[in-house]
Amino acid sequence: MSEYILETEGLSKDFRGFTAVQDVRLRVRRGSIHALIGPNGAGKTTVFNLLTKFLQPTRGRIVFDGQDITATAPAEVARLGLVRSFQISATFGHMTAMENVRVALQRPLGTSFQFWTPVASLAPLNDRAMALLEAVDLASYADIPAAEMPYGRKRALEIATTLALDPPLMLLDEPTQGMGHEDVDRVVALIRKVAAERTVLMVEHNLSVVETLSDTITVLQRGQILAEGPYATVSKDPRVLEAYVGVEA
Ligand SMILES: Nc1ncnc2c1ncn2[C@@H]1O[C@H](COP(=O)(O)OP(=O)(O)OP(=O)(O)O)[C@@H](O)[C@H]1O
Repeated sequence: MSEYILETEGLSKDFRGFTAVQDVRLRVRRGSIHALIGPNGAGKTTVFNLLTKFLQPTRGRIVFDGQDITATAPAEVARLGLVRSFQISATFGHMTAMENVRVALQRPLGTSFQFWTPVASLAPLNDRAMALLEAVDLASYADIPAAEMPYGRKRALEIATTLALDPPLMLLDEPTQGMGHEDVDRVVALIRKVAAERTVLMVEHNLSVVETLSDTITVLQRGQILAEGPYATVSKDPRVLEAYVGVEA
């Protein structure tokens, strides 16, 4: 088994002649929390879209868990265990927190909601759904429709629905975006907890969150890797400081 759960070689994406991602060689160590940071427009979202195969690379190679996934379809990539945390819009607002997690739990089985399923056979599913809600500190929200939950709790629900798939590699897209202090602290604790059993790769703008959580940081600038390493080293790199003018490192 390779030390790295995810590796890219020469990963590049052109948009009509504009190179948004250029020659990125990313190595994500198994079991680590790895942050992808960089100024606006650096190419972070594009890299995530390439990894999940939402976008097809123009050049380069992606290897996940020893398997070349460069030409693999997005659904298959998710099935292999590389899963991006769902966007809030992907949770069902009219359904309760419990129902959202239950739907996510049914997904890997390839079954859709089966209303005719005998109630008794849903019991184990309910137990697992409740365990997931407890894991993200949402047990008290089990019967609340997602649309009525506060913003920070919706993000936690999003993580719970992702955890339902038990992915070895979880991609988190700006997990603390738009949150107040209290929610940020809660999500930081939650990420640390979920990372105990899997690898986490996240795009995150909040540098104190990055500092607190990350084992390794990759800094992107204009589509290329500018620096890589632990926060203590990367944050002192003069090139990184320059890229983040005005940001305390
Ligand atoms: N579909 C597209 N067509 C053309 N250009 C694109 C497309 N998607 C992204 N870009 C360009 O590629 C560059 C990288 O964008 P990307 O969204 O990946 O950056 P980012 O690092 O995620 O930025 P932010 O922090 O602002 O979200 C930007 O210049 C953007 O305008």
